Amino acid sequence: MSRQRKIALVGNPNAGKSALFNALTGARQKIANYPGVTVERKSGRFVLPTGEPVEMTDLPGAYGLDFTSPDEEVTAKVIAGMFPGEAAPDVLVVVLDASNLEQHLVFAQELLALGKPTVVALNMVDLAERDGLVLDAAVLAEELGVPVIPTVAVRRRGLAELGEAIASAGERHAGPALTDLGATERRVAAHAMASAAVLSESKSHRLHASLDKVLLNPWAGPLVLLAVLFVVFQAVFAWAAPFQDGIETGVGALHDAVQGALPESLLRDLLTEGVISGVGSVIVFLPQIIILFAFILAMEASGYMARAAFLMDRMMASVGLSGRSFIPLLSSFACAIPGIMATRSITDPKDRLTTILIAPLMTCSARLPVYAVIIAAFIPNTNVWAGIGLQGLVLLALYIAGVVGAMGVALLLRRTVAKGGASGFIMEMPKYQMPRLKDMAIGLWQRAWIFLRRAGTVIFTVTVVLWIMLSFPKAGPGENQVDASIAGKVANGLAVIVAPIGFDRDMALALIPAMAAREVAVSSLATTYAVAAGDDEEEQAAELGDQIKARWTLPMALAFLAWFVFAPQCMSTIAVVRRETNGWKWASFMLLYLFGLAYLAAGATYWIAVAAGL
Ligand SMILES: Nc1nc2c(ncn2[C@@H]2O[C@H](COP(=O)(O)OP(=O)(O)OP(=O)(O)O)[C@@H](O)[C@H]2O)c(=O)[nH]1
Ligand SMILES: [Mg+2]
Repeated sequence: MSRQRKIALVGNPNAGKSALFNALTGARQKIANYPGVTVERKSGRFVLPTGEPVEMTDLPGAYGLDFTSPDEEVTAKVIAGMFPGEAAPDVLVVVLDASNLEQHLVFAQELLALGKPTVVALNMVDLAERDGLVLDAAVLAEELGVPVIPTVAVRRRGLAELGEAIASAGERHAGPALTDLGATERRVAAHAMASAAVLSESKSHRLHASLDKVLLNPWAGPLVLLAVLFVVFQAVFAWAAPFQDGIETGVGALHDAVQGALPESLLRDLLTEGVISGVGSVIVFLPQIIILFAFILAMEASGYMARAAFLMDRMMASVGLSGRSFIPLLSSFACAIPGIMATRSITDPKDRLTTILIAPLMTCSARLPVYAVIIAAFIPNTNVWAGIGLQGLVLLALYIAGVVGAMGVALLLRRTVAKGGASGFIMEMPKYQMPRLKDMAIGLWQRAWIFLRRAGTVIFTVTVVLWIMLSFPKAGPGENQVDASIAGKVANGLAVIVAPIGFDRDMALALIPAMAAREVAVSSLATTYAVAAGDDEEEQAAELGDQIKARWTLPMALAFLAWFVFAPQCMSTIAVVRRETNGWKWASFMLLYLFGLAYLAAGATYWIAVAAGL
C-alpha cells in the first residue's frame, strides 16, 4: 500500500489557514485575527471527496521561502521536504486573503514557482465582498495556471469544491515565466493579476477607516485601550461573584456530605481536607477565568488586539523591543508557555531572547486565583467612584505592575546581555470582524477545560501529596498537626529565608508546591488551614478568605501579592525557556533574576506597608 498523500496549507500570515484546517479536519487549532498565531506545524486527517484519506498540515504563515524568523523556517523546511523525518508535501494548498489579494499573491508566485501540484484557496471572499470587492476566480486561475477555489473558511463555504480540486490536483511544471522572477517583478505581477481579477469594486471601507482614526489616534487610542482594560478588570470581579458563590456553596455542600457520609478515617480527611478543600478552593475561580478570556477572545477575533499592539509599539520601542513582541507577550497573559513559543515569529534573535525572558512577568491566568483570593480577603468590596470597584482596580494594578516590571527588565537587558536597538513595527492591520459566537464558545470551552484539567491533574496530585506530608507524622497531644508534620518541618527551614520579607511559615509552605503550578498556592493554603483546623468544626467551616484574613496582616498579604507578580513559579515555563533557547544558560538566568526580583519586591512592599502603619 502506498503511503498517505500529504497536503500542506501555506500562505501569508492571517490568511485563514488554520481556520481552513479546522474546517477540513475538525481540529481546534487556535485562530485569531492577527498575524503570527500559528508558530508550529500541525497535522490532521482529511478525507477527500474521492474517499482517499490524506494527511493535512497547517503551517505557520510566511511572507516568503527565505525565512527570517524561526516560525517561517518551519514553513520553508516543511515545503522543501527538509524537515527531519518528514516527506515533502504532495500537494500545496495556497491560502490567499481575497480582501488583500495583491499582497498575498507575491508569496503565492514563489510557491507556484516550485512546480508542485497546487490548488489556490481564495479565502475570505466574504470580507472582500463586504468591502465592495467582487473577484473573478476563473481569471485568477487562468493567470496562475492552477485551480482557484473561492472559500469562506469560517462559514465552511467552498470546502467541497476545495476537496475536489485537491483530489484532482495533478503534476505541473512551472514555466520559466514564473521561476525567473525576482521580488520586485513578483510585486509588479501581483498588482497586474489582482487588478485583472477584479470584477467590480466599490470602495466601502469607510466605516473601518474612521474606526481606525479613533482607535489608532495617538491620544484617543491609548485612552480607549485603558478604558477597555478597566472594564475587563471590573467585570472579572463584579460579574463573577454570583457564579463563584454558587460554586462555593456546591463545594461546601460536597464537603459536608462527605464528612457526614464517611466514618472518621484517614480517607475521609484526605477527601475533605485535601481534595475538596484544596482543589475546590481553586475551582471557585473558574468564572473569573472565563470572564477574562471572553474579553481577550473578543478582542483577538475583532481585530482590536492588533490595534492595541500598534498603540503599544511606541512604548515597546522605548524599552528596545519591537511591536512584534506584543503578540507573544499578550499570549503570555493566558500562559507564558504559548507566549514563549510565539516568540518564534520574532526575527531578531536578541529581540526574541529579551521577549522570552520577560514573558513570565505578564500575569498568566494561573496567578488569577492567587490574586483573587487575597484581594477578596483584604481589599474591601467598595466603590471608589461611580461604580468603579476597588477590588477590580487593585487587580488591574497588579497586572500593570507585571507589565511595568517587564518593561524595566527589558530596558536593562537591552543595554546589557541582549544589546541592540528597537526594530520597526511591520505588522499589518487585520480587518475588523464581528467575533463569531461559535468560535468564542469553542475558545472559552478550551480555556475552561485547560483550567479544569489542571485542577484535576497537577493541582489534585500536588494537593494530595501535600496533604500526606501535612498529616504525618501524627501530632502528639496538645501539639498542632502542621507543626508536627514533615511539610511543617520543611517549611520551617524555608520560613527562615522568607521571614525578612514578612512571610510566615504557612506562606512559605505554599511557595514550594506552587512551583508545580501557581494556583497550588491557593489549594495548599486551603489544605494547610484545613489540617490545622483539626476537629474544630467552626474553623473547618470557615472559608479560605476568612481564614487568611484571620491569620495574616495586611502588609503580609500585600507582600504575598508582590511576590506572585514576579516569582518564576512554574517549572514548565522554565523547561520551555530551556528548549527555546537551547540550553540551561538563559533558563537559569531567568530563574535567578525573577526570584531576586520577587524577593526584593515582596520585601519592599512589606516594609513600606509596615512603615505606613497598614
Ligand atoms: N470573514 C472571514 N474570516 C475568516 C475567514 N477565514 C479566517 N477568518 C478569520 O481570519 C482570522 C485569521 O485566521 P487564522 O486561521 O488564524 O489565519 P492563519 O492564516 O492561520 O494565520 P497565522 O497562523 O497567523 O499564519 C481569524 O480571526 C479567522 O476567524 C473567512 O473566510 N472569512
Ligand atoms: Mg494559523
